[in-house]
Amino acid sequence: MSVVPQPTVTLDDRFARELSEMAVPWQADEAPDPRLLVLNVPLAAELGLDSKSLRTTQGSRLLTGTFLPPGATPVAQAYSGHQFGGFSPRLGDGRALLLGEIADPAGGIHDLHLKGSGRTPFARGGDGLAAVGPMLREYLISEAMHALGIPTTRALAVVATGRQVRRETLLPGAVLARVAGSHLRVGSFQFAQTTGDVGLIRRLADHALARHYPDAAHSEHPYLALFEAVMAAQAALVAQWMLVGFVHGVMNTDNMTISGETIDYGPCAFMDEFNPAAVYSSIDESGRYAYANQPVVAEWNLARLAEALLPLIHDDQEKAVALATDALGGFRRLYGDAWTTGMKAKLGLAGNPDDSLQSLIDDLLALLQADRVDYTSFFRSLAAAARGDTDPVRIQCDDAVGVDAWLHRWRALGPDATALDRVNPAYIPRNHLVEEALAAATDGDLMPFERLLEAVTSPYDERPGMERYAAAAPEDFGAYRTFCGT
Ligand SMILES: Nc1ncnc2c1ncn2[C@@H]1O[C@H](COP(=O)(O)OP(=O)(O)OP(=O)(O)O)[C@@H](O)[C@H]1O
Ligand SMILES: [Mg+2]
Repeated sequence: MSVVPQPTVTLDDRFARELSEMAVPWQADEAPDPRLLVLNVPLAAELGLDSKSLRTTQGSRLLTGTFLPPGATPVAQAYSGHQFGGFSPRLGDGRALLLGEIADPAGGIHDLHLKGSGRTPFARGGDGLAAVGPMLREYLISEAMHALGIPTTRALAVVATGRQVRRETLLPGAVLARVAGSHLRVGSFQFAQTTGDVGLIRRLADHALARHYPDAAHSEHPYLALFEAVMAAQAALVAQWMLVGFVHGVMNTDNMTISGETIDYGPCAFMDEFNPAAVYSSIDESGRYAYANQPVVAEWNLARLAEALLPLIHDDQEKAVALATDALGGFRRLYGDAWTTGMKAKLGLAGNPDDSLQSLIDDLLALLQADRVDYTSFFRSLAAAARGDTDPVRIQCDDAVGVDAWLHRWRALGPDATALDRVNPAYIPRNHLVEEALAAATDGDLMPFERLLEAVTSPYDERPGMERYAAAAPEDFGAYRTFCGT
């Protein structure tokens, strides 16, 4: 008789213990017929989890929160947030649970978290659920981001629950098991701020320092150092989004992490043609979260974090404001430096001095915008041009004279062709492919999802037979729209 392995995992409850005012102990809903749709075997291994046992029925129960290891204390986390600029004092995990913290074999600490696990006391009017399509979407795009080297929450698994979810139609329900450095958000600090309890803000800040920025904890002004560390992490993160053409879509303060990981893949999208005004979210009517606005919004959100930290920065409020304002003044330089360094790498010119490059970069972006060139394909084709074959670049541009002049200037600087292929991805989760894969998965066919996942999780390694994953959207795909709260 074969022995069925039992999933074993040790979950700490440090957040629940240290910040009980922000943690409501709660249970996941029972899933009537749990079925594992996708398991991230490499991530499970990194966490020291046994994939075989996660594939069992008990494993699916663990991944939907209905089988709990001894000592686990699942909680819904409280947070507030500015949503499209308006403040909501009480948001929190309405359909999510923090199962606890896992220590990986190397000693790193990660949250194990569920999304779509049932209503919690923060659910307000929501049903607490999530559908298969949007949870697979988060899995696919977060894993693509990770493969692109961009800090992000990770996806461990998606389990179909066997429960129907009512959206515009009835859809199959699912739970996403998500892994993150933590789920501390700017909105977590805003929640602590709304309580008026400076002791709570301090405990939260100490928790964040210990978890993410231990060096800052030992500095002379640890809370100002915490703010500066988050600011640096977010400046670097948003620069990376911009460099790959990623539009987050809902940069509310509750969707911005303290760790500097990308979180919440609800309405995000990758840009096809280069367009600074690109907006995909159906509810972002004013373009607040448009592509080019993302650094501006990040800075605005960081100002909200600074406000929440003021009582810790200095006892004298005026002095606290002056110190925080001064610190926030560093954001633009941090962001600009990260972006410029990244853009130089995308041009194969990592070693070149900055001064000669600014106009080269500006002229390129103007050309891409005017000719509505596919952003990802253009940069990918630069490696061939650096090797002498400029046709793949030239055929993408209407302005033949303009592109030839630009290529001439660029090639004179000696771009490094090999480096280009390591920086500019061939495969990103293109919107038309994502929609195709999710529609098939919702109808029960996971093959297109698996193929696309395979492409985008090795984004730089161009493979024969995968040409359609590198190609721009067909003309008839039309304008792309995405949705929140799915
Ligand atoms: N179906 C739902 N039922 C209950 N609450 C919901 C539902 N959808 C969203 N919410 C809540 O609405 C708020 C904003 O949702 P948002 O779409 O930003 O987050 P999310 O996608 O649910 O989760 P996360 O930010 O953890 O990825 C959050 O408090 C979230 O928990
Ligand atoms: Mg969210």
